[in-house]
Amino acid sequence: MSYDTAPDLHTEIFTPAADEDATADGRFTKWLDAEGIGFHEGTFDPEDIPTYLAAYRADQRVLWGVHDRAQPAEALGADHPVATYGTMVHSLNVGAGLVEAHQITAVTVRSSHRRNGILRSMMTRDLGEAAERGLPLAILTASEATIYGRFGFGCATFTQSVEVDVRERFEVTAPRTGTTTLVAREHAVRLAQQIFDGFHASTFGSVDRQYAYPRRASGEWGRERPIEDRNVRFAVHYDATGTPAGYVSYRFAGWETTPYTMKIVDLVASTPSAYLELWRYLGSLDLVQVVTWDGARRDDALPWSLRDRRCYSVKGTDDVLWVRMLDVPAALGARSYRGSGRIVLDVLDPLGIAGGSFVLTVVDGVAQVEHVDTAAAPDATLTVNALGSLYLGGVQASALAAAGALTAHADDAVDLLDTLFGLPQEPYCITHF
Ligand SMILES: CC(=O)SCCNC(=O)CCNC(=O)[C@H](O)C(C)(C)COP(=O)(O)OP(=O)(O)OC[C@H]1O[C@@H](n2cnc3c(N)ncnc32)[C@H](O)[C@@H]1OP(=O)(O)O
Repeated sequence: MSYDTAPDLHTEIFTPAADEDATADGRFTKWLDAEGIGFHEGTFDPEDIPTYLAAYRADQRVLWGVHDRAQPAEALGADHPVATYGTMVHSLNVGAGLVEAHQITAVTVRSSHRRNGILRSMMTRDLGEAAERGLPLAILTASEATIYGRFGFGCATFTQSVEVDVRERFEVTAPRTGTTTLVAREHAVRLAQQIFDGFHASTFGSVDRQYAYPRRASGEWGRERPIEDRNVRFAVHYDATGTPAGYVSYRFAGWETTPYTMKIVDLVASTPSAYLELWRYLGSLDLVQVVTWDGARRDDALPWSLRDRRCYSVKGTDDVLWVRMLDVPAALGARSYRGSGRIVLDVLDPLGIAGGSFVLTVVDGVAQVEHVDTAAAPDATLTVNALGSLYLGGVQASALAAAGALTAHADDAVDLLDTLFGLPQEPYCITHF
């Protein structure tokens, strides 16, 4: 598929095929290198292109490349795209089940072409088409928090960067259960996938992972190239029945780094006890003084299980998932809720994709959603961004109301939204894309 974006710009959209040209001259390699320019990465090693091609095919990625026919012949990569954009579909856990989410990734516009509306052109077209295809919502992880609000995305899930002092005073007080052990590399990819599948099925806010994830988690692929990273170790926790219930992969920061630090590459636990046992294991690694991780829950149980909770320091909070409604009845109807109640929401969407008035009726946690005539008096008016933030329960209606993103017209509207959308645990997404 291709179309003209502007007089000199031409957009090509393709899904890499089984017989896609994986040489340096092929459009796939040029697209990858163009994306690499946007994220300040080096060019790809030609040997790695077939592996990346297989991964992108497994993810069923759709790749957009904007070409500028008027580039100087001497320009770096004159025949490469000047802008990239990618999409794929993976499931998002919304409690009552999994919804298919339209994922947006690999958004780059070369510096020479920025602020000419290229991103706006790609994104408005793509969101409209995804809505027409019946996808209930779009999601992304953002490089900067200033970019995607204008396109209707709201920040919805968060993680924390933590540093845990694992010297003598570190002790997990929860009762010991099961066993945790290092696993040989040849079993690690399969176990990483199997354990993540269990986590994904049971974790509100989780997004299914792309092909590369279990490979990077296990060390089969490194950070820079899809070849073995010999510095990554992979340990699995087996519960009391012998079932793999969690894994942690980690890399030592080196003897030059003090205090001696172990960095968690990935940690996935499908039960709370598996999570604490993985930490008990990390705390038992000799010669390590500090363990760092950038993927902890904001409502992490670990400090509540430590003999000395001051071993645990929060170094920062990151937003992870940004959510954009494409079809409000489909998205709200798929989610599970807390309690019962009825509320009329007036959703404002400047892009004209998902706005309108909707009646949300929840009976014992199960929702019915109806698109109604705008004449119906709303109980609350909110931006489509605010609804994206509210959707997974990681941001409270009361906070959105205080921030001016939600206006209540009925006295109990904010309380009711806080109750209905509230969760016993925060939504938690450990998938970046
Ligand atoms: C999901 C992901 O892939 S996240 C990764 C995003 N990519 C990056 O961070 C890589 C580096 N940055 C870039 O490549 C580019 O600057 C992009 C892709 C962010 C923006 O592309 P552009 O084509 O310049 O954006 P475009 O001209 O369409 O701008 C659309 C609007 O967004 C605004 N905007 C664009 N980028 C930014 C930014 N980084 N910060 C604040 N506002 C921005 C523009 O001012 C414009 O606003 P307006 O419509 O109110 O006038």
